[in-house]
Amino acid sequence: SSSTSMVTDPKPLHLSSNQSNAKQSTRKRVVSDFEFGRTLGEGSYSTVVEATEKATGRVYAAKILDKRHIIKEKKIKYVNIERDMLQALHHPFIVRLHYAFQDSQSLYFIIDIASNGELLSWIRKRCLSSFSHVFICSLGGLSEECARFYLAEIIAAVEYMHMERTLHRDIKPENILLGSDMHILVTDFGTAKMFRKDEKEMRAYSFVGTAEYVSPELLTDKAADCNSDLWAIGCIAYQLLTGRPPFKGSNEYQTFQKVLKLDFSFPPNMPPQARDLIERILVLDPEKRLGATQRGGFEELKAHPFFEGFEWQGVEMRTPPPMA
Ligand SMILES: Nc1ncnc2c1ncn2[C@@H]1O[C@H](COP(=O)(O)OP(=O)(O)OP(=O)(O)O)[C@@H](O)[C@H]1O
Ligand SMILES: O=C(O)C[C@H](Cc1nc2cc(Cl)cc(Cl)c2[nH]1)c1ccc(Cl)cc1
Repeated sequence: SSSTSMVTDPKPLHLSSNQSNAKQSTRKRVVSDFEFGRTLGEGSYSTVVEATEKATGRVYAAKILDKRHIIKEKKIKYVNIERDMLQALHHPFIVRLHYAFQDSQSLYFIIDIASNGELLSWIRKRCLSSFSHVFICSLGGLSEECARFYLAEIIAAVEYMHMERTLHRDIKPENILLGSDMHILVTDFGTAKMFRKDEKEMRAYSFVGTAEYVSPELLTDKAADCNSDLWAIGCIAYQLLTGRPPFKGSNEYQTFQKVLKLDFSFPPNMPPQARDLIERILVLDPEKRLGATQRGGFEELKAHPFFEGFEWQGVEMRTPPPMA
């Protein structure tokens, strides 16, 4: 039988095909590499839209910032911090930066798309759906199983950040997005703080987070460290189960007062282990919190009875429990 030799196009002399592909993937992207679609959300300095990379068909989120606005609002530092942080952090539960580029008007972050939106809306939706079905919404938040799963993912993400010597400093349900696989994607690193290897103390004295999640030490001596991110985790744990944050005043000042006085209470039907966990985190003295750096970090947090039987290893490969 005659064998016909396949005539292929001559390879470009200078690069073999896989080298030119490799070259492709590291080339700085430009706006025309993408097709922009529906708007996913708006920030104070940004618009986030769906972006499809023409060459690969891959769908991302493009966070687009207007240069003039960034300059006028003196946010250049924050934007560059967000870029450097996202570039440095690689974890399944942290939104990944694929490309960063600019054109004459705008800056573009091309990041993982979180097609299931913010965790916050799921906590509220859960409450609404139970309301709309007119059965008593027991606690107002997620089921205990969902709360445990998502709290565990948040703990895993923050534990990774701290191991990378990074404080997030503004952890809250609005900054915890959900991918198409319903695993979390932590975002909003513009106010994060990364410490160099030679900086022995990871303590930051500048930024204040969001009132409902700000730690008491940040309000008293303006200092935030890993234990301040841990405090926010305690607030989120409470909110995942009850549908609302533990400290909520009628205005920011009232909220701060509640935080400083540890003025919060549990609804009567709060699962006892969840209550115990939250009581051990929401402690005024940062070093006394369960999971505090001075007590050996998050291991004792992950070993708390509320997580009895929870398999921490490989949680990112597991199918999350249904929330609806
Ligand atoms: N990767 C993403 N995938 C899908 N939606 C996103 C993504 N990142 C942000 N969004 C949504 O876009 C909106 C704007 O987000 P962005 O982080 O740009 O601003 P913000 O931090 O929410 O607002 P502000 O700048 O005022 O703090 C938010 O509602 C957020 O839910
Ligand atoms: O090209 C890079 O990777 C670095 C640049 C740095 C940079 N160039 C800028 C120009 C302006 Cl006007 C504002 C900011 Cl914040 C700017 N940041 C950059 C570009 C895009 C993004 Cl999203 C962040 C940083």
